[in-house]
Amino acid sequence: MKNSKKVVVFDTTLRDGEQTPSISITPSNKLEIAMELDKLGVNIIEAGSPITSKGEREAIKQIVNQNLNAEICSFVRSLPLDIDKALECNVDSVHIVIPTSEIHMKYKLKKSKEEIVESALKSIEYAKEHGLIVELSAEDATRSDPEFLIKLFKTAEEYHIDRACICDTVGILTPDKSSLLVKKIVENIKTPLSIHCHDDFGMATANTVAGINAGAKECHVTVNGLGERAGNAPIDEVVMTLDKLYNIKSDIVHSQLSKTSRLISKLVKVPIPANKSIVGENAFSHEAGIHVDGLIKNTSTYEPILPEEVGNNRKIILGKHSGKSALKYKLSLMNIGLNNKEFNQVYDKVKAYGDLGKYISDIDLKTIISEIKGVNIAKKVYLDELTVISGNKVTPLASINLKFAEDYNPGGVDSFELSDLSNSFDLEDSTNIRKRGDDRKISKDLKLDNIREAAYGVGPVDAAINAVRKALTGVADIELEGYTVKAVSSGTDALIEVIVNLRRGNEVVEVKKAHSDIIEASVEALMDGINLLL
Ligand SMILES: CC(=O)SCCNC(=O)CCNC(=O)[C@H](O)C(C)(C)COP(=O)(O)OP(=O)(O)OC[C@H]1O[C@@H](n2cnc3c(N)ncnc32)[C@H](O)[C@@H]1OP(=O)(O)O
Ligand SMILES: CC(=O)C(=O)O
Repeated sequence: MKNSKKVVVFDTTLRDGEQTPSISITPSNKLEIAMELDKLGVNIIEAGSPITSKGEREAIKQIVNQNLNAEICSFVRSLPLDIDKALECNVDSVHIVIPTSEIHMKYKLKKSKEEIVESALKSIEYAKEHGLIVELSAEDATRSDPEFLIKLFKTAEEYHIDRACICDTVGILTPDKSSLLVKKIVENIKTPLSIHCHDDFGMATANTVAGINAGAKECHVTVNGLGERAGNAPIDEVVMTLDKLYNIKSDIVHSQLSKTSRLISKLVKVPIPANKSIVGENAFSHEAGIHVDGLIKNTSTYEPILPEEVGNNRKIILGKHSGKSALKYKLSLMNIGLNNKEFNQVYDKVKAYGDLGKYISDIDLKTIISEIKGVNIAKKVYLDELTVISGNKVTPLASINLKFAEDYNPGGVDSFELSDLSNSFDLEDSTNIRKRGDDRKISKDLKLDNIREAAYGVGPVDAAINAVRKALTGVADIELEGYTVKAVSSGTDALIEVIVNLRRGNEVVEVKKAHSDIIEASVEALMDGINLLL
């Protein structure tokens, strides 16, 4: 092995990540994130900045109490008051930050270089006296005099700092400058060096990787690149680039990366861009015919790594750029057989739809096939009625009436329960409503015509989806694997696009539906998907 270095991963999602404008993570969510980061294999978790607020200190204390494997660190300014707040939280380490650039020293702290060094040494001494591990960061290091940085770190070494860090606070490094600066510092100090990069010019990952390759031992990263302004270096990109392109390993469990990314995106309510590398929805999605053909023959033709390595999924999308291999692959996934003539007709239609700027979802493909085969794909189950009640004083509630096509028989299901909603309701739990009176057992010989159901949800969409799912329990073993919603235009009357992913056994379908009413878009997408799978 040419290079088998190992990098220490310092995750600052809970500190710099939370500094993303307009984000505030509740203590319980902070705890959940810290536990997830620990499972991911992060070595050091910067849990927050305890001087910030009482809630922040509560969150840090709760994280410390979990006795996680990771070292729990706290951001502090070079002030005894901040260190006292960190001590109150019982953290393992402090990340003492002190500005070192002329701009920051002169205008922000109004201190000379000598006063800055003196302040840092006092803070280090105080933290060390209290048994804390100390990482000393030079803020705005990349706009600072490198000789001054070396002087600061060398003096701090005499006070037994454990780690030194250079911060590219305003993201102005380039990979070559990062490499030169790191080399210069590591040649002159004994303490392990860390690098903390921001993404103002889109180079946080490249600069971090260059710094580590040049001799820095620890990378500061955040999940999904959250952080001040344009954010920090994303953990998935840094770790995977170091591993795959430089053979520099870490303790991160790669297969956990996508799950962690999605969890944090959900908790902080910041979507992951579709084209985000490694963990984005499109990172392993392919449409171009030449690519799909290559992939089918050997996935390494168009994928640098396997999606499952990072816990992501491969998707083959049909559209304008599809070739015949892609269509064949899709048909095999959907278990559909066509003769040559039909296949060519379907292919021509896919191209024609593609030229109209359309994405061909599974339901579109099934419709095309039915048209060509001259088969009427009458729906098996319809949404007859949907009523949703929502407001500030009611738990969102939805009732639905689904009608079945005359010739539909649930086949394969021995019996199922059909609620008779002519009776009144009893509240059972937050999502379930049961009628008063007996449920009827319906045998598979009995003809189905309609099912009425009702359910609560955390919001009106959730209630409506719960009602449909509940209605179909026992009729069809369909699982809702994914639900994504986005506004495709702006304004209160914006067009909403809903994407649902459904599974029945090995068969999976994805349906997109656009509507200005989010509830209708959601239920229609769900019903279309169910019809495809029934
Ligand atoms: C690059 C980074 O990411 S730095 C981290 C940024 N994180 C935060 O700001 C955390 C959240 N911040 C807060 O809650 C508040 O700003 C607090 C509680 C820290 C301070 O609040 P206030 O006391 O009202 O101060 P305010 O925010 O107005 O100004 C910051 C003060 O910290 C001082 N300061 C800034 N950095 C440092 C430092 N590294 N070491 C010592 N003092 C510092 C500033 O000089 C200023 O003090 P001054 O008013 O005496 O000049
Ligand atoms: C310390 C820090 O977050 C920065 O300088 O960017």
